[in-house]
Amino acid sequence: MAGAEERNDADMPMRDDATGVVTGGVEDAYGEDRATEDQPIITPGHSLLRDPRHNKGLAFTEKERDAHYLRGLLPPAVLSQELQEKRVLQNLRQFKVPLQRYMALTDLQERNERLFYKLLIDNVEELLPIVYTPTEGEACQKYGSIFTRPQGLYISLNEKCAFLVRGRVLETLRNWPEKNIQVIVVTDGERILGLGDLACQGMGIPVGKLALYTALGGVRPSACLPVTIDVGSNNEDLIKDEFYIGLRQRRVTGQEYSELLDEFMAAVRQNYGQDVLVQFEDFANHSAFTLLEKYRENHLVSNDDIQGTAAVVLAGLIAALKSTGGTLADHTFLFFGAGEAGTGIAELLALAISRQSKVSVEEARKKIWLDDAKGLIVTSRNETLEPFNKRYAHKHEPIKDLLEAVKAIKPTALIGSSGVGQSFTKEVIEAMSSINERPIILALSNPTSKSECTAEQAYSWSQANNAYIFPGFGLGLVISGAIRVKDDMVLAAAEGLAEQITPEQIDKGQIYPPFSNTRKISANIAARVAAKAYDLGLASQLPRPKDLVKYAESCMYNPVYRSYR
Ligand SMILES: NC(=O)C1=CN([C@@H]2O[C@H](COP(=O)(O)OP(=O)(O)OC[C@H]3O[C@@H](n4cnc5c(N)ncnc54)[C@H](OP(=O)(O)O)[C@@H]3O)[C@@H](O)[C@H]2O)C=CC1
Ligand SMILES: CC(=O)C(=O)O
Ligand SMILES: [Mg+2]
Repeated sequence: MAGAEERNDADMPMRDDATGVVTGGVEDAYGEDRATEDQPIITPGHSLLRDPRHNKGLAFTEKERDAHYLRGLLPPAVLSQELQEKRVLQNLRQFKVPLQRYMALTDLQERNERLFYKLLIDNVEELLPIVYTPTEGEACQKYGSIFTRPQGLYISLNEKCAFLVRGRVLETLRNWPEKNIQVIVVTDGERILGLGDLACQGMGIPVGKLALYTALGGVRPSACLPVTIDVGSNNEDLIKDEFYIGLRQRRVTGQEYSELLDEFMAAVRQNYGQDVLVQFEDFANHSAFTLLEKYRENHLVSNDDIQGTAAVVLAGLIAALKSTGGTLADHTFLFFGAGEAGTGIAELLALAISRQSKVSVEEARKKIWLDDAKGLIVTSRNETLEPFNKRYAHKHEPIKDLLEAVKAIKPTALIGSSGVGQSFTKEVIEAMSSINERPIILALSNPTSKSECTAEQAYSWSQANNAYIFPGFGLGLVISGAIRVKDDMVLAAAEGLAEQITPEQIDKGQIYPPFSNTRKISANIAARVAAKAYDLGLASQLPRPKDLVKYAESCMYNPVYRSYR
């Protein structure tokens, strides 16, 4: 583990820039990424066209058409992947309704996986809002109506052990066709973006996150597993909907809920080993903090809404300091929304301040204020506060209204994580501007209709979104074979992102780089996270590569078509 002999660059897998070919390395075990090498393939012609992992549509060459009994099954023209990409994009743009684009992209993913990822990687800024928030949110709301082919794995209470009957969660996991899973994104659908309880229809979220794991982080699609755990829903309208795809019952909680989650975590470990990353996504906060605390000591788990969001916001704040000057400790932070995102960010921020300024975390927390639906979190509310909020209860008179809180606390940074659309009103923004020469305002809530304000309304910057972090973070864990996630790794990810922001971007008032560059950014984040895993003695992929950035890049999935013989 840590301190082990370093791997020589000469032994490392590398991508040849000219051909995109990856040679060797952990990701290459299945030969999947050797895009231009000959691949022996035994699937018969007709099935080859129906298999999204192998299908190339009109890009099958004459030789391949002969070798694989495809002659006549395709029209005579042979089209390059680039031309197919151009055609698909052109067709996609004909759809004016984002949900139609989502459905067309889902269809492509299910038909021709490599073309889907090539398109997504090459047009990330245009397509991100379709495969990810905000459109995926609408897709989840309408998931039952637009349902065609299932994506991901559904685990419901039907699979849970009961009394003396053995559970079937492990059996269910074994139904998934891929055996070498590296990243699982799992939701129970209780807090889908800012849209509430969408239960089983939340599947769109793990599917969307994992598409970005591949497109932005280079984790191979076959190594990604989207999971939705269905424990019922408290959304009456949803479970009454005739097209609803999940269990029609109220959510179970308490012991029954815990037992199903325990069974799932045990089955994951038994089936895939201890270094598969389980990323919790869009659980309600009453489950999210508990699950993270419960499993983090013995499993490789992360919660993107708590940790990924914390890292992306911390990176933005570090970048903003380059423009405002000073250190984190010089700032006063006010969070509007004190759930997973708000509290997660606050905790990482307090850790960063304590490390930077050599003060205790308790001391650092004094500069951080939280505000929830009941108003400012103050000591007089101690009796009724959630445990994760209590440590931010400071002595102050109660304040209900955000504008009044801004005026009283005089924050230098205001962070929205409430799920309440348009809550950063003109008056709130003006108050921030009158208090600060360069106020820092981050509106995190999703989808766009729930955002506290639009970027234009405050100032022009990209949304702080955990999509900057989780693909690289996960890749770093995968390439190092990390067996646990520690806060220092999350901190390292934030620093890795912050250092990618150029002085020119800072001069333009931007604190995040454009998404088009995210693969490079992810490689840097992955390297920082992997380095920390090695330093902490938590990496199992040995020996440690000498140049972790190059190594991370070399491990990334490349969706160009393979040749078949
Ligand atoms: N950009 C990004 O990368 C990310 C964005 N998000 C978005 O952030 C939002 C919040 O997510 P998350 O933290 O997980 O959700 P939670 O449900 O955990 O937290 C929501 C918080 O907002 C508070 N809140 C609700 N209504 C109001 C109100 N009217 N005034 C003040 N506070 C209010 C809640 O208070 P109370 O408990 O009193 O009800 C709670 O503290 C969502 O829209 C989500 O999509 C989340 C993660 C990442
Ligand atoms: C982006 C994200 O993870 C969320 O809104 O929940
Ligand atoms: Mg989320």
